[in-house]
Amino acid sequence: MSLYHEAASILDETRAKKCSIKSLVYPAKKGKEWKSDPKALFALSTEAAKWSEVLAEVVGRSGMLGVERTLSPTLALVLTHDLFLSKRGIALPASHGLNAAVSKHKARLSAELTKARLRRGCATLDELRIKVNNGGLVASNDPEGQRKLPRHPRWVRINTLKTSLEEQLNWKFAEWQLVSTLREVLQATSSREQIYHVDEHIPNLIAIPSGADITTSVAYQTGALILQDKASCFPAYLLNSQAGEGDVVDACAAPGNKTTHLAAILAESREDDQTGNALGGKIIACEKDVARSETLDKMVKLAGAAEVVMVKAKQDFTKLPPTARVAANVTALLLDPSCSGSGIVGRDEESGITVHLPSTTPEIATVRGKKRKRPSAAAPLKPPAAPPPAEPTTEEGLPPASADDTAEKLAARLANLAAFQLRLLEHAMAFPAARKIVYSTCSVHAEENEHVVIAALRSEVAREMGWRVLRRGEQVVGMREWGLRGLRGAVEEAVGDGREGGVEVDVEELVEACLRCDKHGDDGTMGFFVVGFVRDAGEMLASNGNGGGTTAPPRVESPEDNGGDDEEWKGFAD
Ligand SMILES: C[S@@+](CC[C@H](N)C(=O)[O-])C[C@H]1O[C@@H](n2cnc3c(N)ncnc32)[C@H](O)[C@@H]1O
Repeated sequence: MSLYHEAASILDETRAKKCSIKSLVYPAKKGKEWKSDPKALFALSTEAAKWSEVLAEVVGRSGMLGVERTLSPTLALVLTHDLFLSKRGIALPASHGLNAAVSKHKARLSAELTKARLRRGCATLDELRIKVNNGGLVASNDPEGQRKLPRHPRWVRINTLKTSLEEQLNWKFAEWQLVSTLREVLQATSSREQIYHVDEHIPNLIAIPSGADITTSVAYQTGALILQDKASCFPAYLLNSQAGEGDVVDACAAPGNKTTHLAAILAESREDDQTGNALGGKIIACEKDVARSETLDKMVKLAGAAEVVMVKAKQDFTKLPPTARVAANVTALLLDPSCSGSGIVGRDEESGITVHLPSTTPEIATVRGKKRKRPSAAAPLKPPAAPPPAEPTTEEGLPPASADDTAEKLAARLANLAAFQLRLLEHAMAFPAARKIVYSTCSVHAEENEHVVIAALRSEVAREMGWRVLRRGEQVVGMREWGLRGLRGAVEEAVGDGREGGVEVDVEELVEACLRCDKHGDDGTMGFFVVGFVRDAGEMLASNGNGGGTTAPPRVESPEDNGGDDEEWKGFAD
């Protein structure tokens, strides 16, 4: 019994305090002890919250709350959720008062659920489930919202180390239909809808409906297809390393999505080379974490990249001396360090969930969008005292990293991360033969992005070595054409009112050089940031002449190796 009461109290509290379910179930400081298993409690509360818009309608229209006085609106929500949406049904004996109170109304509730589903244009409960999971639901009386789409397709990178786009389109996707817009993929309502869209920015990348599962296919299991968010393909593509240009360091490589993408681009450039010379160029993939090094190794092998990738397991990038023999021919570096992960779709998303409550009096069909109350035989219970539903708070409309993060805590956390990221970037800039660096994060925070870029440009090593940003006009075509650039306000704020350290930052140039992906936009990507740095051949302003002897920036330990966008390897997927 406690599971349902506890889940209901969590939903009440999340509405009242505008905090996340996670922070209530797993409080940072020792707080309330739950009787239920926290995992089950978290799962039920988040699922019921996600479904609350539909269930509030179902419960409200059924009139159940007018009759069952033992049920509060949130208790009715969680029980109705399990009655219809949990495989095992309500986890209470049929004779239990709570189970009986809801099951008694099953026929009416079921009829209302069918109507709610049809109102949302879903032929089956599975289709409705996909819509709910994609966050594509909105109030049924909101005609604009009815057309709202899920935001994220499934991105599939064709691994050209093992296959080709043409081969996969003629084989794995032979029965599928090509559509010309991403919107059509997002509109797919059924996981069985076999359509794909070929991306216009990143070569060898396609989008398929979010419910489509390719993980059981041979192509996926043999590493020919890799599930990788479009945004996560930007760094390797922007770096655009070509055979014959020297070696590349992937500084923070596990689980290896970008490493294998880099390897594929490098291998393709070899094939394109007409000279017939065996051109050199290997990828040195560093990973500090032991377990993640193993994952990296596994992924590199499965992707068919082992020939070109040298995995440096348990290698802290900051301890790889720029002047080491292995780095002598390193001309490019990809730096995708641990970050807050605030751009990851799904992470902390639940802190922005709105819990909808059923009305305690049944409602009947809407008339021109306005609801009429059906006169109820039973006297209505007193209306719920809870305040209005929680909305995502924060500047830029983003949910906080965690509901426990006060502005102060978040600022401290970001400052810590930014110091670590800057330290890595400065280290990358010290490689004497390096000509190009790509820096990326799956964070939406300017502190980890534009601000780090400006601090890096103003660093001693950047000035000594002559690093500048890779201008938009110099970028590979798909990146040049990408519309979303750096945040002007963030750049202006960090640049301040003048030169610092003798470095003049051109705001316009910097804004245009940076690329952003919007987690909540229409491009179907996660939140992401990428920028390139270059220095011209021969540029070496350092007095010591070897570029490796710059003043070492203060030591900052990796603050939290949360692994950013790719926490755990579950096959080839972000
Ligand atoms: C965002 S993830 C990298 C994701 C990877 N680039 C991909 O696309 O699959 C960051 C990784 O950097 C590793 N890392 C953190 N600090 C490091 C350091 N100083 N040297 C090397 N690796 C580090 C973390 O363990 C984590 O695996």
